[in-house]
Amino acid sequence: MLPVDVILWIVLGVVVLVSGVTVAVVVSRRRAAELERRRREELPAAPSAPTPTAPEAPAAEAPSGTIAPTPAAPTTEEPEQAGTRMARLRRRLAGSNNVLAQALLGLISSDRLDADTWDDFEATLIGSDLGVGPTTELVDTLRRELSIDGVADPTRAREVLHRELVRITDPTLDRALNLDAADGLPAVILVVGVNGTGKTTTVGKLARLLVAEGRTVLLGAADTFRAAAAEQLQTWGDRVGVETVRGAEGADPASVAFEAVDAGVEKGVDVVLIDTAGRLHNKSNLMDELGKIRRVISKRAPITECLLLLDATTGQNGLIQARVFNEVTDVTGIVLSKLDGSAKGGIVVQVQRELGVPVKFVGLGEGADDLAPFTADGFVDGLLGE
Ligand SMILES: Nc1nc2c(ncn2[C@@H]2O[C@H](COP(=O)(O)OP(=O)(O)OP(=O)(O)O)[C@@H](O)[C@H]2O)c(=O)[nH]1
Repeated sequence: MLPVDVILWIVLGVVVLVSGVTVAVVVSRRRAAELERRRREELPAAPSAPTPTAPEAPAAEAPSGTIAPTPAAPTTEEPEQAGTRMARLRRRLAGSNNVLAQALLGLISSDRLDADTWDDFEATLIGSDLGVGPTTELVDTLRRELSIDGVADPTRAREVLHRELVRITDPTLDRALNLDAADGLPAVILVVGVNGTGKTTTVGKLARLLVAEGRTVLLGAADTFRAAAAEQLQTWGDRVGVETVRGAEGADPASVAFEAVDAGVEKGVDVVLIDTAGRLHNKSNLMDELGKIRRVISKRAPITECLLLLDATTGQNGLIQARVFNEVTDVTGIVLSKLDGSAKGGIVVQVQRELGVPVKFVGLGEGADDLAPFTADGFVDGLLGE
């Protein structure tokens, strides 16, 4: 039998040993856990496995209390009818030609019509770009009639002047847009002219006029030279809910024109309006390009109207342009733009005489509906401020 104190020492030793082992195990586990935590923290985030996502909730299902954005309703403008715009624009024409009208009426209503008075009258007419031929014609007729009647009656003088101006502006010309397309095809209107005459603006204004008449329209932006032109045209179209076919900047204008006409045929629209880049009439390569545009379009649908844009403020230069364009593109109608800023309305008469082509529209301002169908009577009323 072991002595008691030895047994006590053995028990104490076992207790110390067990405690030591227990502490060592706990400490080593904690250290392992700590090391594992640190290791995880130092690792870059692993890509998580793709989890199927629910389709995006529509805006309408936004949680209550927030206002879901609603798409803006497309708004299109209602263009002014041709009839109502005439009276408004006639006043503008009268305003811009006030000096000319006053000069003509003043001269013709004077007490004595001597040689000097007729010379002044003639010079005023030529200064308004009426041209030598029409001026001589007008002066001869007035001299004859008024020397018979005398000039004491200004109302009579005014009447004769009005009648003769209408006559030389030729009220018999057919000024309606030719929209007679072949069966199932749209009417195709090609718009040409030198730089900055107002082609893009006029195509936009014409689209509005046609929409106001209840026609369906498609625009073709064949001005691929100036990037902003297609943008500008599309803005015009968007305003009245009309589609625009565009090409990339620098694209072949003939192919864009073809695509526009093709889209017009497919969609069954009434009219396709084609805007072209401005070109100088003395650049033969650009004029050849116009010939190509015409040929390519005609493979899809006949061109029913080719409108030449002339800036009324450019005077005689406009006439030279008109002659060259007419040779290349067979112009069927003239649009005289910027007549609001010109006291040279006489160009209407001269250009019609030179080309044998009627003026069909006049631009009388920068406003969206400042384009009016031309009539000889309305023009002369505006010219004489009536
Ligand atoms: N006052 C006035 N300005 C006009 C009229 N028509 C067009 N304009 C202005 O003339 C400028 C040129 O018009 P655009 O339509 O860009 O001319 P464009 O012929 O297409 O020009 P390019 O493509 O560079 O050849 C613009 O500032 C128009 O607002 C008009 O009848 N009266």
